[in-house]
Amino acid sequence: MLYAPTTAAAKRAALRTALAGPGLLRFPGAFNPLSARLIQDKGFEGVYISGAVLSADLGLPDIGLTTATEVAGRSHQIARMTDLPALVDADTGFGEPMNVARTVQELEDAGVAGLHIEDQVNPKRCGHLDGKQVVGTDTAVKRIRAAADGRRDPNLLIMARTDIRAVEGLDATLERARALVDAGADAIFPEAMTGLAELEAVATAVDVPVLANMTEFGKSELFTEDQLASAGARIVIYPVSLLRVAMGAAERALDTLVAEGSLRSEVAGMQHRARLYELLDYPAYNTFDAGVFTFTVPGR
Ligand SMILES: C[C@](O)(C(=O)O)[C@H](CC(=O)O)C(=O)O
Ligand SMILES: [Mg+2]
Repeated sequence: MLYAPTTAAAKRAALRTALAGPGLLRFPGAFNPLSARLIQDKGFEGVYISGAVLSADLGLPDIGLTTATEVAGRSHQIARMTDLPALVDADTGFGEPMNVARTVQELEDAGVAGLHIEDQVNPKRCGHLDGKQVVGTDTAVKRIRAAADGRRDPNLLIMARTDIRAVEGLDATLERARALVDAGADAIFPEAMTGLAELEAVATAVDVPVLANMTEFGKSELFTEDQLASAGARIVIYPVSLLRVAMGAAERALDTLVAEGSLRSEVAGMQHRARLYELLDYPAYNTFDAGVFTFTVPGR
């Protein structure tokens, strides 16, 4: 009932433990707090909070228009709804190194288990679009150093994302990844890898966990979990997938309504009211309500 009982500190510790063990951790992107519940219910290991989804949700393109406050607010709403660790996209960290440190503290207070900071210049853009620019190594490592120094819970996972592959190639990616780890990154997110061999090269080059981004319509093919695990990935995100699925369904339903004047033919594909209530833990509220309603102070 209400929010998930697991504390943020426990979720961070659990993520650290999971990363210390074997296997690929799957983090589908939650497009709202309720979908985070669904992700947990289906047995995934974590929840991703995507910047692309967050901005699209506001009707905005993913070009650095959202603020740290908006990202922290949404992260709080999503993270508190699940016992799973949440990993949030902190874009470029929202400013200079001091701002990055503050962003980290805000996100820590929001209850996330980890976050990633990227090395794009501001204003950033989707990592799978052409025409990106990256900052120099000096600025990139300062962002990560500031992030690592800013956290108060040592278990908060600071992941460094590098977008350098599309700009300068694989060798530069390996070099940048090593520099980011030296600066304190607990994990590496190599953006827009063109294939498994590149992902494997990054995983071999660093001795921290590496993330694979299985976003659709991007630069990478959609690999299976087994393929990603064999290439050495430790975390996989499906950042925008559930939003795309939901928006696809919404668009089809609206087309049906226009064409048929009723949604009758769509009902079979809808989440049932009973399933929604189950996810919302509706019965627990009734029990709680009854317990409070019948409560009396002994002797009065
Ligand atoms: C992972 C990502 O940063 C996101 O915001 O979810 C995006 C996803 C996308 O736009 O497909 C990215 O890869 O840049
Ligand atoms: Mg993003």
